[in-house]
This record gives sequence, structure tokens and C-alpha cells, in this order.
Amino acid sequence: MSSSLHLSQIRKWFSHSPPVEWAIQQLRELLIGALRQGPVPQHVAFVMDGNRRFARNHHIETVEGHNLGFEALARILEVCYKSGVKVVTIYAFSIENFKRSKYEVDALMDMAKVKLSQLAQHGDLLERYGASIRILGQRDLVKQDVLEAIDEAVALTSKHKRAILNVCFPYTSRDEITTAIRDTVADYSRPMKPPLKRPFSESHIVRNIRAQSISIANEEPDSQKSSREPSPGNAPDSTNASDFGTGSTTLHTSLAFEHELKVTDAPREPSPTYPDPETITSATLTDHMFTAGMPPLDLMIRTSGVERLSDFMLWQSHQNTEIHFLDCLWPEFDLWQFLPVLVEWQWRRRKLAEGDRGRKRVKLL
Ligand SMILES: CC(C)=CCC/C(C)=C/CC/C(C)=C/COP(=O)(O)OP(=O)(O)O
Repeated sequence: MSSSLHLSQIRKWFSHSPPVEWAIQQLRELLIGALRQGPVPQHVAFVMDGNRRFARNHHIETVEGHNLGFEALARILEVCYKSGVKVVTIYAFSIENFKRSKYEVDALMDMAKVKLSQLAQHGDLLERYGASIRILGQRDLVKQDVLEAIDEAVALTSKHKRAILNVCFPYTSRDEITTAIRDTVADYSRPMKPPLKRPFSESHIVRNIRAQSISIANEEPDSQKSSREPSPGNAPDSTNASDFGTGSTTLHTSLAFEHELKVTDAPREPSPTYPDPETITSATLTDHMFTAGMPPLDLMIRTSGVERLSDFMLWQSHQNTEIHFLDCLWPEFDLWQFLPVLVEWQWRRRKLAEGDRGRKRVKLL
């Protein structure tokens, strides 16, 4: 047996021995506890890249690589929620992934079915951290049996309110943005509801003028009265603003008001008004994205050394979103790779906050 093989066996035995496992677990808890003391990203996104390369490198099936990828995900979710991250978004299946072999697409769909049900199980990770599952993407592209399984997982975790796991499946940002624009246009093409009648509404004023006019008319001598009386059958009903009798009536308020108000008999159908497109802002579109109402994206991590966004979280990436491309493959990703990223993020946030405080102080002087 070569000495390097001996060494790797000793290392394996050492790292799997109960006292060492216990010590590593204690160290993990200590580090996560320390992370919680600083600012913590509220929304973190992962592009879980490199499962197939990991499988190739270790001479195992591609599907096994994805399974190990899921294990890495479960570990990292625990780290995130324990540290205080509120929203985790994962790129589980891109619309582009449908171009892969049928065998692999089916395997990924089956994995989503099984793993999402597993995650939503009573007593499992999501229940422990109070996290609910949201599926972001094109439902129409997903088969019925998979849809049923994911809907069940969503329903089972819907009562959890402390954190969120967004599973992008099947997703691309361009599709999300297109959907948001389409929904916004639909909203702005719907007539607005007429405003509620308030004491100072036009009809309310007309009713008061009318009541006043009648009492004036009643006090006038008959000779003067006749020329102003409404024609028979047009008796006004001063209690209902929308019902002014039949025919057209001209009201005179000779004392207080010099104006004439033309009041039509039929209840007036107000012409529909539409929201002004000038009021559409970036916030309007944000509210129509799949991530509406969630904190802005603070941190995005892509593993496997590939430096591309692959049409992921394009709208959610703002001026302070940090993007980290790491060399390890996704199944290898764990606290030890995540920790330096989080520490760097905390350091930058502190610097940003110091800068903000400095600028505020200068303004006050
Ligand atoms: C709950 C749930 C649905 C979990 C999903 C689990 C999981 C890890 C999915 C990843 C799927 C995927 C397409 C990874 C990309 O690696 P790749 O296949 O592109 O690998 P490569 O870059 O080496 O080719």
C-alpha cells in the first residue's frame, strides 16, 4: 500500500471518529454563533453548479452527483437559517435545462418531487427553522405529477413565517421579467374602481343645493313659484343622490348660489378611468416579480468556477448585491467555503454603514 493511500485512510478514519465529528460540530456552532453577531445578509441566492463534473471526477452516475448536490444544499440551508438569513433562493432548474437529455430531465424532475416532499416533512429542516417553500417559475412547463408534489410541499410549509426557501423551477430571469411586465400591463388596462362617495362629492353638493332650493321655493309666493317648479312627475327626491327623477331639471338657488346645475335623470354611468402609466416605477415592477415583498438580494454565490449569471436574479441584483464565483464544485460546498464569503460581506457592509454615517455627519455640520 502506498504511503499516500495510508495517509488518506488515516485522514478518513480521523474525520469520521465520533470525538472528531463532535469537535467539528462544536466548531461549526461556534462560528455560526459568531456570524450572527454581525450584519447578516437577508437574502442569499445560489447557483448550484458543478454536480455533473463532480460525478465525472468521482466516477459516479450523473444523478448521484445531483443527489450529493442536494445534500450540500441541505447543509448550507442549515447554515443560512441558523445564521439569520431570511430568504434563500436556489436555481434548481433553468428553462434552458429542458435541453438536456430526457433521462437527466426526468431524473431532475423526480429528484424535485422526492426532495421537496422530504424537505417539507414534519420535523425536518424547514419546520425547524420556520421556512416556507415558494416555487418561482413557469408552472406550465412542469408535468402534473411533479406539480402535485411541489404544491403539496408548498402547502405543508405555508404556515412557516420565519424564513423562505425560493426554489427557481423552471426559471429564467428574462421569463420572470417578461411575466412581470405582462402582469403590470394587465393591471394598468383594468379600469379603476370609482371613488367612494364622500361628503364633498359632486352628488352630495348637488343634493344639498337641491334641498335648499326646495325649501326656498316653498317659502316663495305662488306667482313666483310656478316658473321654477319642476314639471309634474319630476318630483325631486332629496334623499337619493343618484336618483333625481325623470327628465332634466334645472335647479335655482337664487340666494346663496347664482349657479345653475344641470342634473340628468338617469343615474350617470361614469366613464372608466385607467391608472396612469406615468405612475409605473421600478418599484411597480419589483412588486410584480416572483420575489415581491421579499428583502433585496444581498449575496449571490455560484460554484464550479464558471463566471456567468445564466439568466438568474437579474432584476433582483442591485447596486449593493455582491456576486461571488467560487472554484469548488457544488457538492463540495459547505460552511468552510461559505464562511470567508460571509465574513467578507460583513466587512463590506460595516464599511458601507461607516461611510453612510460619515456622510450624514457631514450633512449635519
Ligand atoms: C429541492 C430541490 C429541487 C433541489 C435541487 C437539487 C439540486 C442540487 C439541483 C441542481 C440542478 C442543477 C441543474 C445543477 C447544475 O449543475 P450541473 O448539472 O450543470 O453540473 P455541471 O456544471 O458540472 O454540468
